[in-house]
Amino acid sequence: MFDEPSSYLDVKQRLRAAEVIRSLLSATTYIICVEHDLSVLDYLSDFVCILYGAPSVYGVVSLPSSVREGINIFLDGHIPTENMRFRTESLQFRLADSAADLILDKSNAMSYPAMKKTQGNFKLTVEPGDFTNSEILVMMGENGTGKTTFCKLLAGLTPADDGQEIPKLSVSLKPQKIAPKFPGTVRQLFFKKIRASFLHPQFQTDVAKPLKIEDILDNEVKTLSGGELQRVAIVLALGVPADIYLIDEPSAYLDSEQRIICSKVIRRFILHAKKTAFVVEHDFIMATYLADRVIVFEGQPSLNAYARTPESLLTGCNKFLKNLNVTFRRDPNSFRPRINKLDSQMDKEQKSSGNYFFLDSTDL
Ligand SMILES: Nc1ncnc2c1ncn2[C@@H]1O[C@H](COP(=O)(O)OP(=O)(O)OP(=O)(O)O)[C@@H](O)[C@H]1O
Repeated sequence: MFDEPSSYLDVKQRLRAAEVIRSLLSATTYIICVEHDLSVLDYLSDFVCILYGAPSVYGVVSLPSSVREGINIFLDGHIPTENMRFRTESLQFRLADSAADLILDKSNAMSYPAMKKTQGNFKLTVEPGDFTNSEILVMMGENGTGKTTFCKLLAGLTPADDGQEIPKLSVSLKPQKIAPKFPGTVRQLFFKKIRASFLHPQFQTDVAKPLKIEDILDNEVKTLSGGELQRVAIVLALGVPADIYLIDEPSAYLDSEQRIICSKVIRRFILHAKKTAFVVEHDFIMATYLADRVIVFEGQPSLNAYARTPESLLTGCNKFLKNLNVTFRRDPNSFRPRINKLDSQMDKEQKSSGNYFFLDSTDL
């Protein structure tokens, strides 16, 4: 049995882990796996069971379905064979929702310069880039290619080697690792750190309510579970007034449904607040849902890496996936990205035409 094998791994390592787990299969072995990254779950499993119910009250395990059907049922919120609706609304993955609803105001574009940063044996070279209001830039790259380092450079938490000046912008950071030290309840924490934002009706509607913060407001911060802590950290980061929001791995410890809700929350907040977010995200479905543009991190992890200039979702994902030698197709029903099995017909066809990632189902 494996519980969340993908946590903190990059996309390449998630797929490797899935292959290692599958290699344990034999005529007499069953493998049970809990996995919240839907593209990894899709790649890893033959059958899926859906667990639904009310958290902390009761849970129901559905009969197994084939992996494609099971994930689509989960997204739809309705089990047709049991005529059971377990969620009032379906969860959608149409990229058009994210790309088309944005008309970026380029007149407010800001930029950062080329930078270099050395840390021990690791050297990061950052190509110059620009960003604008209401835009989300997702950083894609293997573990140890400097995404967190880039966040720290932008936030002014660490200086560049050559002392390059970063534009003086206020930054709110949700760090990758969250260590709860606050001696009080979630409500007390919010009232201390982000009182005005937290009480604002728009913030309640856009952020606090969808993340179901009310359920845990009176819990002690130190006793929160990993997923609860992640939700609190996201609210805290978005509640701080800033020009740029740096959000490092928002999906960690969240379940699949919370990941989709959290992506929507971040998108809506950035759009309404007319701010910019830089997000590090290894869950590829969540990353593509969030991204308006992509910053690809390439090179040798832990040694010598490059942060490329921001580019479109399509070209950025293509570059990133080409580096990994992985192709994605799109599910025609739910539009979610699905990994092609290595050397399958789709995999070969997409590689020969250079389309490692499909932006829209109409491209299929
Ligand atoms: N203070 C430090 N001193 C020396 N090396 C460091 C320091 N901080 C980070 N590194 C190294 O720099 C490299 C890049 O780290 P960074 O955390 O930026 O990568 P990342 O892309 O965010 O990784 P991940 O996806 O695993 O979070 C790593 O090899 C790391 O070990």
